[in-house]
Amino acid sequence: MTLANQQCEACQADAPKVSDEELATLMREIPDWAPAVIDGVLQLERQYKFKNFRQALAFTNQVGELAENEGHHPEIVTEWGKVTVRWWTHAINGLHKNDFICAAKTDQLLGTE
Ligand SMILES: C[C@H](O)[C@H](O)[C@H]1CNC2=NC(N)=NC(=O)C2=N1
Repeated sequence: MTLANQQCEACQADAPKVSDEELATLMREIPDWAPAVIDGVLQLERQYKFKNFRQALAFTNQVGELAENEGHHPEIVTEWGKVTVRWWTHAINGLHKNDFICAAKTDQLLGTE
């Protein structure tokens, strides 16, 4: 099943972080995302470009809806013509399969804002 067709599961503090091997495999499914270490925490990051602030804001709100539906919440930075989205799992201070599912679902929102 593709990542975008899967559902986030509730994430507990004892949930497994993805292994280095899983990370490599999962990154191939979301090729426009990059792993980034921020404040010592491994995250998934992607920047989306838009024509203006309004479109960037509309996309931001769609990502917000997705987050509420999944019960999993990203960091979103909205600027003129640009939205930066970062997914990680606070409960484990790192990456869980949920983050890859949400990254794939974020990509699917593109063009629908
Ligand atoms: C109770 C609630 O489901 C949890 O606090 C959720 C909310 N959203 C979350 N989002 C993210 N990205 N990581 C979490 O650990 C997390 N926990």
